[in-house]
Amino acid sequence: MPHAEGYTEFTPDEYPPFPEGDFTTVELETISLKKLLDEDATEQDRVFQTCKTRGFFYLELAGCESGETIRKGADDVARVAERFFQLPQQEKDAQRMQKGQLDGYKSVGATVTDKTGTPDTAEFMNIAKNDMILPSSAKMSRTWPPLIMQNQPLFDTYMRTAHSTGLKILSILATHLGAKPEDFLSRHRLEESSGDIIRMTRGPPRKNAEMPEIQTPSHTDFGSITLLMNWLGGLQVWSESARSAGPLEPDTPGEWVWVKPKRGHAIINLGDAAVKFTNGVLCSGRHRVVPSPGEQGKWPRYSIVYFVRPENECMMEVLEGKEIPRPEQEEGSRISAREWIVQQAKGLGTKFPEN
Ligand SMILES: O=C(O)CCC(=O)C(=O)O
Ligand SMILES: [Fe+2]
Repeated sequence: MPHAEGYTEFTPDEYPPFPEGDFTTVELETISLKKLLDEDATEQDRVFQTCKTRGFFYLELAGCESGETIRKGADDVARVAERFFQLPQQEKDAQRMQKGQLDGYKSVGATVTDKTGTPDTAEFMNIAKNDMILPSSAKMSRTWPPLIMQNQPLFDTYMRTAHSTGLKILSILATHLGAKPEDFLSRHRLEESSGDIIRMTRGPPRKNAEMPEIQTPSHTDFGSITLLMNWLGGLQVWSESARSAGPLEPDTPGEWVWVKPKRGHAIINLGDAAVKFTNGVLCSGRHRVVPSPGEQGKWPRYSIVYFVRPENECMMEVLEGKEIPRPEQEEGSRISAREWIVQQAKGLGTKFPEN
């Protein structure tokens, strides 16, 4: 789409539908947030089943207040994202992620997408939850740009709601695992320091029809649970669940299949911390982002992602639960979530600016 002053490129009402026919899509379960909040036992069982197999599902947001907050909030955050990505490159670069940091700006091309070093094409801005939920007078971990600060109330509300939605799902999973929900919840407390962020992403329009260009390379998320809002196709999951894949390449035979965005629904997926805590009972689905298919590819692609990650000081160990097998051997040296997450981020092939 052409881009001029005052022209909006995040225009979800104008996007053409996801093209049918030529594109193999994955059938994900649709789970109702309202039913989960109403303690509907069948819906809760379905969450557990799908998290053991694929680790990805649609979360229907209609019919409850938190769902509405997420639905409307994601549109508002995407509008902030659009304005952020329109800032001069120098201003964005001033926010760039430093070594070992999870928040800040990642420019186009800062990550490699394959072993030969092909650069990615998406830009991100990661905003730290712990800063946005503080009173505005409090000292923050960095000086956020005025655009972000002006929208602090929006980020605050969105993060709190997405976080509590993530915790609701984690506590349902804990119950089904025969574990104490408290053992999961006490590792993901809202106000404790953690790598929790909102990631605002922008991928450029598709350059040509066959283009294999990669916006975000193959990965599994490294936190516990991710709540993703997207409006255009581009997200793909690996057809077979891969539980122990290395970075960049899936380790099981299969193919990439498209995840069709569903209006009024979030996409929920589990990350590697959920796999670690449950000794592999839960699954973190491998995924990547390519330019949107067909006509949709003419639009730049925005997504708004909220990551619930373990608190920095929590130890990454298998939790107790009747359905969680004990590790066969004594686990190696214990590691905190803070250290573990930095290790996982390195595994993703992120090139930090100093490296
Ligand atoms: O943009 C999307 O749809 C997915 C983004 C993603 O996988 C991520 O940021 O971890
Ligand atoms: Fe992801």
